[in-house]
Amino acid sequence: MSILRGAIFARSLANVSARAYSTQAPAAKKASNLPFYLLGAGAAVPQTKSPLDPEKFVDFKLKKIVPYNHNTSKFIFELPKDEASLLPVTSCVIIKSSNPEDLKDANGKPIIRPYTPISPPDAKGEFTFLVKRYDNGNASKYIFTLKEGDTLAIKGPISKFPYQANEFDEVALIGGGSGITPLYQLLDHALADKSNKTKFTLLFSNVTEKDILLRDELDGLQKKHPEHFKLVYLLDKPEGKWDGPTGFINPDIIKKYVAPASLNDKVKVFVCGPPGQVAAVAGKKAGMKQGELAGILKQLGYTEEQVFKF
Ligand SMILES: Cc1cc2nc3c(=O)[nH]c(=O)nc-3n(C[C@H](O)[C@H](O)[C@H](O)COP(=O)(O)OP(=O)(O)OC[C@H]3O[C@@H](n4cnc5c(N)ncnc54)[C@H](O)[C@@H]3O)c2cc1C
Repeated sequence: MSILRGAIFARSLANVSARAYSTQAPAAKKASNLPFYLLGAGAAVPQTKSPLDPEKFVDFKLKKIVPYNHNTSKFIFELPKDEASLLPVTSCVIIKSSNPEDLKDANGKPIIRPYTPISPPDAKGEFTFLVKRYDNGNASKYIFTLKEGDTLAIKGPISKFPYQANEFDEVALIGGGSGITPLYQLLDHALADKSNKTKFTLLFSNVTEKDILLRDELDGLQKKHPEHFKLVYLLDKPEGKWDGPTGFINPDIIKKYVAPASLNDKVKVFVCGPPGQVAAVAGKKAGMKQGELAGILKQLGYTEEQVFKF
């Protein structure tokens, strides 16, 4: 783990900013106040705060758009002065249009949505979002109208789960579609930590093979960390040859791949996917709150403490 990544990890334990969209306790400390040191060419250059603000929306310039697949693109935003985002793991940001007129609901209120960067927190000068366009989706359709040079208003970090290395023996991540981004943020961070002993299992559902996001990155993590990372893709409707499991996540799949609830506080299950999948696997979220545990995980005996819905 780089020095900066270590510092970011330490900060994630400080349970930074949390308000709207947070499923955590309120912020103990403002995210931007802790010192960080970027070591370059032998000289220590302090980066004392994130260019993001957890208290207010800041406009960031869209530097580059990189098409990813039939309905998803990478949107790379510029960070001023070659700084890093320093977003803690796990956290997301919320976005709205820079011009309030451009993205609002029927009552004229700004439409705000959470997104999780796929770039590491110590990437300098830019941060990257992988955004899937939903045909009837308000925010995602708007983001796809942006051109390079336009800005988007971004606020964060919004704290999610304060991940600590080796808190659990087994972690299962159950995701679908663009819900992979927070799960990938956690995996990328946790597996890079040389002290990691936790075993991670990802069950990642998609409609067809061409919908699988971050497949190269996930396959790369699996190859690099075979002892600590099991990767299972599921397809609703495979086109052509497919050896993996098909259909929606069901109790048998969970029993086969996920560590049992009897491990008590040594097992944790993270869920992030389309609303229907989250409801079926773990019960609906209650707005930005966790909501009651229901669905397959409840049926299999998992408790609310063992499950986190992003
Ligand atoms: C913590 C967190 C991080 C996220 N990170 C990302 C990210 O990095 N990239 C990304 O593309 N999305 C991400 N999302 C999802 C994102 O916030 C939006 O929900 C999604 O873009 C749809 O918003 P919309 O305004 O376009 O659609 P809406 O106008 O909200 O909804 C339109 C339609 O899309 C469906 N829908 C809503 N949300 C989802 C969903 N998550 N999956 C599938 N269908 C959905 C609705 O049922 C509805 O039919 C994240 C969500 C969370 C909770």
